Amino acid sequence: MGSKNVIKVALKGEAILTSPRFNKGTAFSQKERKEFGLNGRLPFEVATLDQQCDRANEQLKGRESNIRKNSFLQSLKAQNWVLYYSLLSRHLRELIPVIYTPTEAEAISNYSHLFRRSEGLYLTFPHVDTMEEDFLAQITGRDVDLVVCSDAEAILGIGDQGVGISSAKAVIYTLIGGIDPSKTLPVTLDVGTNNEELLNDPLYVGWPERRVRGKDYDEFIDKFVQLVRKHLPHSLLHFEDFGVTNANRLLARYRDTHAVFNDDVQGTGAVTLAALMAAVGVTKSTLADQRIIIYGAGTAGLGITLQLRDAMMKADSISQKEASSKFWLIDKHGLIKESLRAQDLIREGLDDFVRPDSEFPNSEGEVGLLELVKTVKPTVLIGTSTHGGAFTEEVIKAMKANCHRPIIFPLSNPSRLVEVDPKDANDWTEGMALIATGSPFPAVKNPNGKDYIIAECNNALIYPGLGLGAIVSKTRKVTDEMILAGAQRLASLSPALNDPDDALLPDFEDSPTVNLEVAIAVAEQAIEQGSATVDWSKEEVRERVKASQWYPVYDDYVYEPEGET
Ligand SMILES: NC(=O)c1ccc[n+]([C@@H]2O[C@H](COP(=O)([O-])OP(=O)(O)OC[C@H]3O[C@@H](n4cnc5c(N)ncnc54)[C@H](O)[C@@H]3O)[C@@H](O)[C@H]2O)c1
Ligand SMILES: O=C(O)C[C@H](O)C(=O)O
Ligand SMILES: [Mn+2]
Repeated sequence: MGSKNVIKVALKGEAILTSPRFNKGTAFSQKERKEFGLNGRLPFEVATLDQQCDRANEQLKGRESNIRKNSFLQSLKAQNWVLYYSLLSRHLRELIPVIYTPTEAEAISNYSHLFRRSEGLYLTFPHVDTMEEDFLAQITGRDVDLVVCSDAEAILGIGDQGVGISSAKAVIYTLIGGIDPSKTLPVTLDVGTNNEELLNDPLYVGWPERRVRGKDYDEFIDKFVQLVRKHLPHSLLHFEDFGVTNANRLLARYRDTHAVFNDDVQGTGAVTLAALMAAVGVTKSTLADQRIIIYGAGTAGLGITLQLRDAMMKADSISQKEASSKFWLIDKHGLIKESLRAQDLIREGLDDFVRPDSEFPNSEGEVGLLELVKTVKPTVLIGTSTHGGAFTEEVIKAMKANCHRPIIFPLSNPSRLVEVDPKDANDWTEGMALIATGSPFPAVKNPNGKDYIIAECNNALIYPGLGLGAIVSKTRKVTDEMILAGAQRLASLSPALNDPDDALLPDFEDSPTVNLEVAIAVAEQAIEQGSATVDWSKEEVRERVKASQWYPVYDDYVYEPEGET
């Protein structure tokens, strides 16, 4: 746990009480109350952080639905960061699903109706001319390490929401990765929305125009990225929930010029690789032994495919061509195969994975999931389609018919979009499936009466550590090797490694310690390959990463007119 520091603060009276960074509410000491002009502004009793957490928890429990709990916590965050993060840290397993997936999906789809207070930086297309001014107004005098941006085109599986997500993702960096919240900047890139419901909503808070596309869009994004590069050269720039036509393209454009990370591509790839490494450990096979179906060949599906292929090539010393041949990708028009080319139905980036039609001599048109499962006899079935219930009983049983321990990862979020409920996947395979899901699900009962814990294969289990490792090592780029090192470290912490009946991934309850290890692995790799701008020994890396972490404890304050604001 972090220890107390003495901080010089320049805010007094109402100003310090309304600063979520410095506010302590009833926990201001008598001495501080005098020094900061708070005597008449607070009730008598000086509370401890424990007492404040108990009080906040009592109030939280009074809200029955998760969305109401989410709103309450949102308000708490706007009042007092230490209390907010402290309360969350004490009830991690219970509260992550309230502030993040799946409840966050509901909060974002009601963003304009639940809106109370702005958060972070809003860069809106019609204000492109003042972008630098607006950007500088928020970063000047601050030490920003992390920028989390989204254009909200593909929020989880719920699609175009116009605005939202950056701040929820930034919170996870602090909660799990220990990144100081005052060093994070959530950015909303508002380039319009094609969501009719939002366009027709009189309370919509975003820019109510259709999405800007093409050259104008690219120039807007580029202007923003260049500002980050110019003014925050050592920051990590995290991209979240961009649409499928932009996610990989923007990552490829910028990843060699700045420490850029796309969570849906790379974070999802990394956490899924860790889960798969744990699963093949249980089945005592190798990555290259697998036949893998990816259902939903969009941003996440392709990100996972590339990450698994890369790991397969390195771990099992096989060529790219051979590794590519282990994958069958399905999208809206069925299996991605040669004959789709003529109709221009194959998206950029999928070329290596296009299957020959000759593999399916009996099908003239589209090859659907059931037929593919029967033909390919997969060992791994991954869902990133947003198509809830796509893995039907027939599909799962067809997979089980040819595979003793099917590896089934229905990763679409939020919970209602899961390709198969893990309870069904477990029942239909007589408890033999190795399962991980994108959203949290309760444990299931195996035929032997034992509980099987469903691993939550969500990128939040790894991106805070990947980001922390990148930030502490002040890396110039986020390389594939750094991500692989993080995924391998996560896999090495899988509970299934010690007990094959246990979960494939660590529990979110343990995510802070797990992500510390991930961060260390990432920073070590950055130093080893020379992308870092620091040069430390392994022991030093561990110390530096730990020392950089922020903890939700109150510092002691002294008033100083030149102090922090
Ligand atoms: N678990 C995680 O950490 C994680 C990470 C990223 C994304 N996801 C989830 O994965 C899903 C996809 O996200 P994305 O960003 O890749 O979106 P995306 O829109 O880029 O990709 C979805 C793909 O699925 C395809 N698709 C839609 N319906 C289909 C169907 N009936 N059959 C086959 N393919 C179909 C689409 O054409 C698209 O290519 C979302 O639900 C998201 O929440 C989970
Ligand atoms: O946000 C999440 O829960 C994971 C992932 O980034 C997603 O888009 O679904
Ligand atoms: Mn996402």
